[in-house]
Amino acid sequence: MPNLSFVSPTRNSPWGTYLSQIDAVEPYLGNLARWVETLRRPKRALIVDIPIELDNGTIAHYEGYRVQHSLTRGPGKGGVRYHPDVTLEEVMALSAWMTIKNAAVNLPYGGAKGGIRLDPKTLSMKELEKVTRRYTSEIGIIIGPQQDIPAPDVNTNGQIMAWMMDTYSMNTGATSTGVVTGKPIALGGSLGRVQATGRGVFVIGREAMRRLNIEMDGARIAVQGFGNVGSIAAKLFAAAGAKIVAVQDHTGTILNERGFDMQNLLDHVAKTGGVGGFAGGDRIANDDFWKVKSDVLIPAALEGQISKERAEGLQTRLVLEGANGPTTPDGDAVLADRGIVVVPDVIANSGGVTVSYFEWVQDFSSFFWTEDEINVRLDKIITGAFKHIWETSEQHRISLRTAAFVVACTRVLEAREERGLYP
Ligand SMILES: NC(=O)C1=CN([C@@H]2O[C@H](COP(=O)(O)OP(=O)(O)OC[C@H]3O[C@@H](n4cnc5c(N)ncnc54)[C@H](O)[C@@H]3O)[C@@H](O)[C@H]2O)C=CC1
Ligand SMILES: O=C(O)CCC(=O)C(=O)O
Repeated sequence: MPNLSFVSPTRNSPWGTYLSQIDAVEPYLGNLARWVETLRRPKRALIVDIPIELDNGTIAHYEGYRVQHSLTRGPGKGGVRYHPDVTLEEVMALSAWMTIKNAAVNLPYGGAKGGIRLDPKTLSMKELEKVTRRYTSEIGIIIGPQQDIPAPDVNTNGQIMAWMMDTYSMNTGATSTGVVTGKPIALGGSLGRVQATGRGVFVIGREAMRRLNIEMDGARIAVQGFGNVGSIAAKLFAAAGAKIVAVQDHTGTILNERGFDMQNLLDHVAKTGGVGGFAGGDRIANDDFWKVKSDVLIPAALEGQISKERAEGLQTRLVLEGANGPTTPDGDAVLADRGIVVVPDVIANSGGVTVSYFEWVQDFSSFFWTEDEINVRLDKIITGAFKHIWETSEQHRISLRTAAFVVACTRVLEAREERGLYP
């Protein structure tokens, strides 16, 4: 696959997946297609070295990234991931999906994402703070409340955002709450942000189920990934009457045909760090998770989980992508053939960045909203965006993913054309 000299994507790798999604949307872009190559390249990609002194006195070096895929519709926006498998190629794809997501929901942002290649579980809190502060200083040349606004993603949270905000503020000489979102409430964070991505998955799932005539009451739900996104989505589905029958995370896979007692499961995860060993269900082999009979399957962990082989064995009606990029192009093709509807990540998990937008707006006005106001506005914005995508999918007889890309890429490329090219 040609494209860029510094990455070598394969068909089903994250950047390869993104490129194939752009190929699929191109025929629907009309005259704007002449700009489409813009979407196949990140605007800017920064690789940084992060040296820190470990608690044992040795010096360790970590590799960090911040990629701004597009700044056409506004500042960059997207999370920061800490994971041992993070690569430039992965962060490029995640930043491009942010461009599409922000445009699909019509938030006034471009798309960006960051990451550090490390396993946070191996670091002490002090080491984690050092890495975070050094990373923030290194990417400080391209982030800012009007330039690019990071937020939490896999293995990052409010504490990491607090250190990022503090470091950026120290470096610039002014308290700058709007430089990151997903902050603790005491530092200008927004009510509802911690729950927002999982809540958005639930809201969009509810809308999709209604259109597909899947009854919420008693619906069987399987969830992969029981962190911020997966656990909150599961909790909301269970509260609405659905049964969470299978959960999987990095510690194992648990099945309970009658549906888990959610409070017990959440308490167990809070205490032990994972679902493995939970006594309120049966442990099954990780591969068997993909064969569990469900009405709704929610991948809410990492990319590339629904491969062709797994897609062939899935026994579900609806895939609700809580994670970014969980379905490979080959998996997507099989699901389409089998008539399994996929609600793509760029709308299914857009609740998080939508409430991040609310947080950023609240920080600028220093006027904070109630959680009810936030949830009502969240519901209105993402259900409106979903309706538009659903109708676009019906109009062109295309998948919801390609429809979301039609809506988003049209917005990005219209803005690109109107801004023009010359300095
Ligand atoms: N946190 C947020 O606001 C948003 C997150 N997302 C996406 O949602 C997904 C999950 O993110 P978070 O919940 O924030 O992360 P998290 O760090 O809170 O949780 C990640 C979960 O994935 C599980 N996991 C990791 N490796 C696994 C494996 N090999 N097999 C099964 N499970 C595994 C972990 O055990 C954990 O339960 C990611 O794709 C992220 O990009 C998307 C939008 C916003
Ligand atoms: O809240 C944000 O700004 C971005 C969240 C994110 O990284 C995502 O939606 O994938």
